[in-house]
This record gives sequence, C-alpha cells and structure tokens, in this order.
Amino acid sequence: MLMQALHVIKIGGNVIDNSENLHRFLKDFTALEGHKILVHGGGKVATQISESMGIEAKMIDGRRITDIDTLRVVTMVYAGLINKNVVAQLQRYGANAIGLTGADGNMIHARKRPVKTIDYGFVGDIVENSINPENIAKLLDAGFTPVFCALTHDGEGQLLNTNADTIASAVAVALSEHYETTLVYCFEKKGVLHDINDDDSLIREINPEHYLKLKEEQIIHSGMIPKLDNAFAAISCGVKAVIIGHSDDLGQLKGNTAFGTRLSN
Ligand SMILES: Nc1ncnc2c1ncn2[C@@H]1O[C@H](COP(=O)(O)OP(=O)(O)O)[C@@H](O)[C@H]1O
Ligand SMILES: CC(=O)N[C@@H](CCC(=O)OP(=O)(O)O)C(=O)O
Repeated sequence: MLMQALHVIKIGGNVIDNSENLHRFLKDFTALEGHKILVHGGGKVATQISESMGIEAKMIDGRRITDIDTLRVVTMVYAGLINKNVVAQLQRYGANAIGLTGADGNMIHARKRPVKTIDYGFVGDIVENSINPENIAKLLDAGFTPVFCALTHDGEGQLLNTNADTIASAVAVALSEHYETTLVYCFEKKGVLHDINDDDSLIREINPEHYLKLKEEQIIHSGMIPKLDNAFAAISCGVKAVIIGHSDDLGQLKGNTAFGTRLSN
C-alpha cells in the first residue's frame, strides 16, 4: 500500500524570538498540504526570561542544565507562552493545531538523564520505542495538526526538558513506520554553511563522511553538531528525507524546489 506523506517540521529559537520571521514561517507551514507536525524550540526566550527572573541559564554541549527553578521556567515558557501562542497563530491561519507536551496523551516518554560527570538536572532522554505512532496518527486522521514543545515526562509525574531537535527526530522516526516522512529543521540560516557568515556558502548535500570532515575542520560546530547528529539518526532509521534550511524557505517545499542542506547516507 502506498504510504501517505507526512512533514515533521522543527522551528528553532532564533526564529521564535523574531515575530516577523515566526509569522511568515507559520503562514508557510499552514499552507503545506497533507499531514504535518510542528515541533518548536524556544531556548533563546527561556534564557531571556530565566535571566530576567535572576535565574542564571547554564548550557553544556547545547543542553540546558535544568534545576527545579529552571524546569518551572521552561514549563511556563515552552508549554505555555510559546506553545499556546503558536497554536493560536496557526488557528488564525487555518490549521487546526493542538498543542502538546510529551505528557499529553502520553505521547513522549523519557528518562531523567543519569548523572555521570555532569548533572543536567531535569533533562530527559527519550526512551527508545516509547513514541506511539498510532496515537499521533489518530490526531492527524482527525484533522489536527500536532504542535509539540520541548517537554517530555517520565510516567511518574515528572516533566523533563528535552531538546527540540531530538524530539523532532524521534517523532519523525516513530511515524516513518506509517508515513513517508520528511523532516525539516528550520532555523535562521540558509542551511549548513561553509562559512557561517556567508549565506552564499550553502552546502547543498552532506553525507556522514563529509560531516565528519567538516566537524574536524571546525566548519561545523556548536548547535549544528547535535542538530546534524539528530538529523543523521533520523535518516538512518527510516525517515525518507531530512533538510536543514532557512525558515523563510519552507514555502519551497510546496513547489518541490530544492532548498537548504539535504542529508544523504
Ligand atoms: N557550518 C554551519 N552552518 C550553519 N550554522 C552553523 C554551522 N556551524 C555552527 N552553526 C551554528 O549552529 C546554529 C544552529 O544551532 P542551534 O542554535 O542549536 O539551532 P536552533 O535554534 O535551530 O535550535 C546556528 O545558529 C549557527 O550559529
Ligand atoms: C535539554 C535542553 O537543552 N532543552 C532545550 C529545549 C528547547 C530547545 O531545544 O530550543 P531550541 O530549538 O530553540 O534550541 C533548552 O531548554 O534549551
């Protein structure tokens, strides 16, 4: 049987922090035909709000050290402020969006990251095979557009902070059993760049060997490393296509025009 197409789109914190870019992106997202899921970050807003409350934001290897006060802030910011505003805007543009944490409908089960050398606090690693694609498919079939924020739960009442890139990859992998799934990471640059300050230096395609080399040469660094690790994990676990590109270029998907960096294995 021919599988239906599904787009899982992740939007990053720098776009969420810029209302003009966010609105443009949400309009283009709504215009995408067929089944779609949005996963949003919001790390930048969480950092601003934490610091305005006198709670210092600490990141190690792109992951937020989430003590109890920080967990309260990210719960308010991700599940409340950002998720509900994104849902309201999508409703305005015509998508029947429904906002979710991983606890809602038991969508995403995670385990508190064990303390080794670093104590990340209330950070959750998604439990393998814990995302039930049937539950998400029910929402899609009922005409809803699920909008996930960066929170999961451990099944024992504890919310956990989980990186949004990781959530997008895990959701795309789980649903690729049922749909021909394309995962798109949207952020504020044209894609993976040879020179981070030059949008004309876009790398149109990248495979794991090329990735290793670009990492060694420090052409790829910081937040792009975990993003690409998540992206390659998705492509090797059944996701049909993964693209990393600018939030302004999402509309290109509709016309099937190539944009951003496409992953290959
Ligand atoms: N080669 C590269 N091309 C593009 N961005 C890169 C590259 N190397 C590092 N980066 C950095 O990675 C960042 C994206 O990662 P991150 O901030 O985690 O994204 P997001 O906001 O989508 O979660 C970019 O803003 C950029 O600063
Ligand atoms: C554990 C962890 O680091 N969680 C992330 C979740 C938000 C996120 O991923 O936001 P962006 O996509 O905007 O970076 C954080 O709190 O920053």
